[in-house]
Amino acid sequence: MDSKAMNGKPSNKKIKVVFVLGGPGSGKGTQCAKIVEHFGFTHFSAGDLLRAETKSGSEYGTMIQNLMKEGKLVDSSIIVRLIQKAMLESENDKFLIDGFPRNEENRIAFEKIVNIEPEFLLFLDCPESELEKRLLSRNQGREDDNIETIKKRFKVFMESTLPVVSYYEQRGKVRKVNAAKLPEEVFEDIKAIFSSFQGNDIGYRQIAIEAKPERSASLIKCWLPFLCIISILLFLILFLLMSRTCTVFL
Ligand SMILES: Nc1ncnc2c1ncn2[C@@H]1O[C@H](COP(=O)(O)OP(=O)(O)OP(=O)(O)O)[C@@H](O)[C@H]1O
Ligand SMILES: Nc1ccn([C@@H]2O[C@H](COP(=O)(O)O)[C@@H](O)[C@H]2O)c(=O)n1
Repeated sequence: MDSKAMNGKPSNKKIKVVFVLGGPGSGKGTQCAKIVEHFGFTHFSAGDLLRAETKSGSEYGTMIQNLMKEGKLVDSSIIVRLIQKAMLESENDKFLIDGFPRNEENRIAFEKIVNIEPEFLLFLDCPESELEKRLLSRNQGREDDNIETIKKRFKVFMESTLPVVSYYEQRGKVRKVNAAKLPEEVFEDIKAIFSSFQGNDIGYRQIAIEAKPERSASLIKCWLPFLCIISILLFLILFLLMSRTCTVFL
């Protein structure tokens, strides 16, 4: 699917989307930063987009803030429009969308509004006991990192997000990694997944590598007729000289 599907953005580039899901605190943000650095994706965190919206003075700000405090999900049309806007403003054609789709409604709204099928869904698998430990020691001043909200977020994850993972699993689109290891170890597994994805795909780096042979091939193509004409002329001159020499001798 090309980007025309993305609300008419004029470009021939094929937009690639990878969804990143996992329980709260599974390391989605941590790993996305590494993927961006190594594979040139642009990262959008659904949670960060919503937090930015609350700070922007938007009409939905207070409603979003209240839902987030409760660990509840925001209406799909709001979050999908924020993601779509961020994608349209970007020059990149490869996007990591983290913390999305959180429920079936999110998934269907993205399909309808943005109309791009994800390449795959990266799923960070981690037990709840480890997630709880990480969230309680995250210390980033998030209003939802308290035990009461954390429990609610776990419930939403089990009841609403896991069915989305199953949906993509049935379509062979889930790439699951064990996220209970050290961040660097988790990234080693992720690296293998993205390397094989880049291998099947024309990523930026591959285009850069192939640029030179393509240029020399087109140079040969453009000079070929001149080379032919010069060869024919040289052959004619040689032929004339030879026939003159023969006439003199005779
Ligand atoms: N593999 C890991 N081992 C231990 N701690 C980790 C690991 N990955 C991330 N962390 C830490 O756990 C906390 C949560 O990580 P991060 O913010 O990346 O998770 P997240 O999945 O994006 O969370 P959320 O869904 O709440 O936004 C952070 O303090 C981070 O430094
Ligand atoms: N698709 C989404 C994603 C997030 N939310 C709300 O934001 C909260 C924080 O999300 P993180 O990914 O940063 O953990 C989440 O608990 C939801 O309230 C959402 O509504 N829809």
